[in-house]
Amino acid sequence: MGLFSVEKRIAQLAVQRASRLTAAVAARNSLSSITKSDDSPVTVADFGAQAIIISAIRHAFPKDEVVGEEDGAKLRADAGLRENVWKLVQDASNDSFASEIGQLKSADEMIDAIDHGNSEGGNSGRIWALDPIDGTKGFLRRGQYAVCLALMVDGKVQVGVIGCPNLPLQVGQSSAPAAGEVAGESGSEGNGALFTAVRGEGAFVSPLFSAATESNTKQIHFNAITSTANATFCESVESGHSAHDTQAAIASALGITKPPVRMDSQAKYCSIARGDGDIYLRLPVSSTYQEKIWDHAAGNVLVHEAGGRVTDMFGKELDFGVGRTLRDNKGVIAASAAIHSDVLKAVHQVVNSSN
Ligand SMILES: Nc1ncnc2c1ncn2[C@@H]1O[C@H](COP(=O)(O)O)[C@@H](OP(=O)(O)O)[C@H]1O
Ligand SMILES: [Mg+2]
Ligand SMILES: [Mg+2]
Ligand SMILES: [Mg+2]
Repeated sequence: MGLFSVEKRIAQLAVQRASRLTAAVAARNSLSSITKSDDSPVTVADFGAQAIIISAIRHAFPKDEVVGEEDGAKLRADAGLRENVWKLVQDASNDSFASEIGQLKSADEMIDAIDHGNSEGGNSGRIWALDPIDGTKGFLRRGQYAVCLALMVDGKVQVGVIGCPNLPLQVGQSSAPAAGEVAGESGSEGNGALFTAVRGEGAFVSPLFSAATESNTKQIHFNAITSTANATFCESVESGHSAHDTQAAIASALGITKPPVRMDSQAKYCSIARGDGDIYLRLPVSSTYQEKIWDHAAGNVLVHEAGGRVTDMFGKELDFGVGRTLRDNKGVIAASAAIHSDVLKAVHQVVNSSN
């Protein structure tokens, strides 16, 4: 048994249960959202998934802290909303894993669990980083989204688990996006991939909606690419989340002629980690925005374990131990370790010439 084998198991079960909830909501004819104070959307599925995952962590590791994206204030203030989320949580928790990850008993307990994601983070002890739905905008447009959970110990990510309900399990399946297309298609056959990495033990993919076994779990790696000209790069769908124009200039400096694959969420980290793409560029659009740790923690260890490297736009490692945000970093550059330094050179060239 490897290090963190229990943590890995609990994280997988929790992400799988939460993904069943998000997929149940996605199966509805219409999806609605509430607007948060920063103008970004949140849905019943974000709240329900956060409740399920935090209650699983508390059941298995009562002393651990959690940095979670959402909080329970809106549910405390709105009884109708609370009941909607509680119904979803109960339905999704109707499985045989209660002995390992527990089961919420009431709507009040559910809100307490959501609010337990209020850790300030930091570089000491065991802290989980949770994004119950990463890519809520993708979820709403029925594109890619991801349920993301990572365990940090003393500020370093050791375990990462990412559920991608709308991502094909097999690379190159017909529902996979072609270059230049927006990834999507919820509910297609063969969709639902669970990505798991433990530091030092490799990166793996297995079906999201069935139990992970030795036979259905496959190790994943970056493409063995040596020339950046043949690379495929990916970026956010949202032009407000990263600088598409700068990224296009970097791609062209690398000799890349293929158009970018645009995809919401940490499904981008998953895609490059299994060789369905090579480079993920996330150059900041604003000088004040701080990336959130839950948007990158799980993907960080996944990429590392698949043979990749992740830094910020200046070549610095991402520092997950400084709080809820990556305030000491700017932008994110992820690529196969073999070409990462070439990508960084192109980033410098483009960024310096535009200053
Ligand atoms: N101005 C900005 N710059 C970078 N990221 C931003 C941003 N505004 C929001 N985000 C983050 O971008 C995430 C989605 O990433 P992507 O663009 O790769 O799909 C959002 O996660 P949530 O959807 O969990 O809120 C949100 O945290
Ligand atoms: Mg997010
Ligand atoms: Mg989110
Ligand atoms: Mg959000």
